Amino acid sequence: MTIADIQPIRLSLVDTDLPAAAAAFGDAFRRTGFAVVADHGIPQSLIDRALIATRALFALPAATKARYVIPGGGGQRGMTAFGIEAAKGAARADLKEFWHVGRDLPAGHRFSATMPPNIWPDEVPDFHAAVGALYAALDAAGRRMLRAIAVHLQRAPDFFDEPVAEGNSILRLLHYPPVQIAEAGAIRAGAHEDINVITLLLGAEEAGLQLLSPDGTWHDIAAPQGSLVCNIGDMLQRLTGGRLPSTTHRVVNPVPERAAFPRYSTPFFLHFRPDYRIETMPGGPLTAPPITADAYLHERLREIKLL
Ligand SMILES: O=C(O)CCC(=O)C(=O)O
Ligand SMILES: [Fe+2]
Repeated sequence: MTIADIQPIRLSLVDTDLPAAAAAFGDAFRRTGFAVVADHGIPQSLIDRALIATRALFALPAATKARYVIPGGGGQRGMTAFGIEAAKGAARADLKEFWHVGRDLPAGHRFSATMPPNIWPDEVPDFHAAVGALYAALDAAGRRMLRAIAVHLQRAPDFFDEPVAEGNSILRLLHYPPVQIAEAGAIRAGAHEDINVITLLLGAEEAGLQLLSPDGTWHDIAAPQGSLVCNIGDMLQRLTGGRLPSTTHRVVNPVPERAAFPRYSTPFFLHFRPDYRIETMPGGPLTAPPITADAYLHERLREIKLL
């Protein structure tokens, strides 16, 4: 199987034929662990604009970027430096640096303590507008996908609407610098599962992303131009008792001819609101006690060395 064999699901199907959309997502997740989504409504011009701002951000001197690291913040906003995050249980840190954008909440909001205000880099004037707009567009696309997933789970179409409307979702702007020989043994991103509900991944221009499919083989994944890839995270796996298993994935190092090239990518980690109780649905292969989304997140942030 290659990504070219996978039929993209048009997201407009959610509006025109929700049962068909539900069946298409369910089938894609069961067969491959992920879904390719076309017609997602995010303009390519916005994606391009956000990438230009992202490149400008990571081109800043390390000392400038270091000013945007928030000590004790678990990497939830602003900059996380190269060599910090590590896949759970991995001996070496990943070969990446990233910037996190969260949801803007009004001052004094009940979630302000767990969802702190964003910070923005002064040095890149368009960053706030471009990346903020990309956050909103991915948030909207993700909520539409969740309508199909809800119906696939035999729930009402709006099952996820309220739990994610003020969700602690994060847009991650990732930069993998060129890979140096000295770093042999480390990998751009070690095999892991995402913590959140679902992840939306726009296409990266450099190869490297691989997903482990249910048949136990790794597949190279690149979202075709104009589409995005959706994978299940651990919170949805836990909620569904494993009926929707989270998708293991990694980013392998470049082939020698591409080693001098950086890689940029932008996963959107869609989360529940912090106080949502994840109560495992009966009938699946896994059981787990109820836990709030925030308690679960913090447990997992410690495992990946962000706390
Ligand atoms: O860079 C990518 O394509 C994927 C990144 C990823 O899996 C992550 O940051 O959780
Ligand atoms: Fe991931």
